[in-house]
Amino acid sequence: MAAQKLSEAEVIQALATLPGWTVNDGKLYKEFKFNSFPAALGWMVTVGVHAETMGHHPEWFNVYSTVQVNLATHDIGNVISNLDVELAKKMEEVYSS
Ligand SMILES: C[C@H](O)[C@H](O)[C@H]1CNC2=NC(N)=NC(=O)C2=N1
Repeated sequence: MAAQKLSEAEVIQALATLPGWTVNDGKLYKEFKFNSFPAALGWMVTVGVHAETMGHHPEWFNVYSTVQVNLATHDIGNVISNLDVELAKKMEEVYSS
């Protein structure tokens, strides 16, 4: 699916469906907390497989049981696109499963 830049209103609308997500430095941002390093790593692996299938990949930073995520789309100038929202939703789905 082609990446489409979202308008500010569309981003605000998307945030309403994404608990804990904010816009930080022009990217969708959330800090995920887990009970352990294996739990964090397992989530990253599952999300990573989905990201590869989508052809859309997160920026993320892991320290022990915390993963900080930034989502933006570099192909269209590092802005927030529909694919970032889709990936954020997938992250939530895996996190709550
Ligand atoms: C060719 C390849 O599909 C593109 O470079 C994809 C890969 N993953 C990507 N991930 C993100 N976050 N943004 C992109 O623009 C992007 N582009």
